[in-house]
Amino acid sequence: MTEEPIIKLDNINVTFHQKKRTITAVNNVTVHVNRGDVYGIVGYSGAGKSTLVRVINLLQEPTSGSVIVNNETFFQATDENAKKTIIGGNALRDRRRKIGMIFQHFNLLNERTVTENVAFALQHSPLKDEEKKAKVAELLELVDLSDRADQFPAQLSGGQKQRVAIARALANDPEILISDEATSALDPKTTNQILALLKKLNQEFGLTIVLITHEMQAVKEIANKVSVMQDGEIIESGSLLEIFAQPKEQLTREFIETATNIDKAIETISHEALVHNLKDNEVFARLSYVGDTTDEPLITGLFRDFNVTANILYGNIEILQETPVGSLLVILSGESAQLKAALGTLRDHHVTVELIKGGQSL
Ligand SMILES: Nc1ncnc2c1ncn2[C@@H]1O[C@H](COP(=O)(O)OP(=O)(O)OP(=O)(O)O)[C@@H](O)[C@H]1O
Repeated sequence: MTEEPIIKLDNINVTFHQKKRTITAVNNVTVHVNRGDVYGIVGYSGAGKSTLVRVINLLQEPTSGSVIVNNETFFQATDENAKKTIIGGNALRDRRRKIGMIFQHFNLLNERTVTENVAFALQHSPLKDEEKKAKVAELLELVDLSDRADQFPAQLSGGQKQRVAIARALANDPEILISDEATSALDPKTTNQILALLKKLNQEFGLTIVLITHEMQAVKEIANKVSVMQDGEIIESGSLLEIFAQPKEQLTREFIETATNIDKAIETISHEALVHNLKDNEVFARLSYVGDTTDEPLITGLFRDFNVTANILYGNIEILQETPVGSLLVILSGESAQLKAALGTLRDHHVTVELIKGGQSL
């Protein structure tokens, strides 16, 4: 039996009414997050990401749809005018405590020390004072900030502030952590440290993470599933590998490009003499593959079996979820029939071949 998703958002709509305007921030979105997922939701500013994730803990009440977290119905309404089911009061407060959140601007209390900021999250906890103290110390140890316990936020770097926020978000032992652009205000090195910490929390404690961001790089580092959002809708979803290896939508391609630079490489290389003056028996192509496509080196095989030579002009291999994802820009030269056969062999080995220039007859 497959496990129920820990977060089930079905047919979620969120509309805001402003004077004469109606804004559809989230339009019929369905997202299922499994326990242990790091689920990336990518989109440009205004796509509706924040509104969507705030629905998970009902910080934003949907206009309609259903929100089920940990098998409990938080919200249910078939449409705007239908009778709605919604948890509220103490029950909602309790459930919210079990869903940690971190934000771009950390949202720390500036007048309180690091310890006090984390302890603040435990104010309604049933733990005894001594236990709370021990819990805060343990959390600061976890985020590697024990030596900063008595400092104030103003004395910390951005990365350290975000680690305080993470410790605070974990204080009530949540099973879910929502990260809303948590690395967007940080430099690349600090971003990687925070992402590494989130990955550790996911792997060691099984924390389910919903990561919303406009940075595909962040998603690439730690997510296993991705949804791309545009104008309130999810336009594409899949595993990280599916999205990176075979993006379907133009916007998805744009996001991937920001994390791989392959389009830029194609553009630059297209102006080089070798490609510019491509000969009749040559083709400029992009070869993409996921995983170890074969035990044999394919490029060597092209020459051995088809007398086709490959001049590699650019190569990029990423390791996504322990799986290599490669892209090569090559000029293949050979007799037309042989070239055709060579490309067929590549495709048989699950290499995606995209002819960029030449090869009209292939
Ligand atoms: N409380 C609100 N009242 C009216 N409109 C809102 C409200 N909250 C969000 N919106 C609108 O809903 C749309 C989606 O906003 P949202 O903040 O969810 O996008 P986002 O993808 O998270 O972008 P950003 O990263 O810039 O926050 C925007 O057009 C926004 O102006």
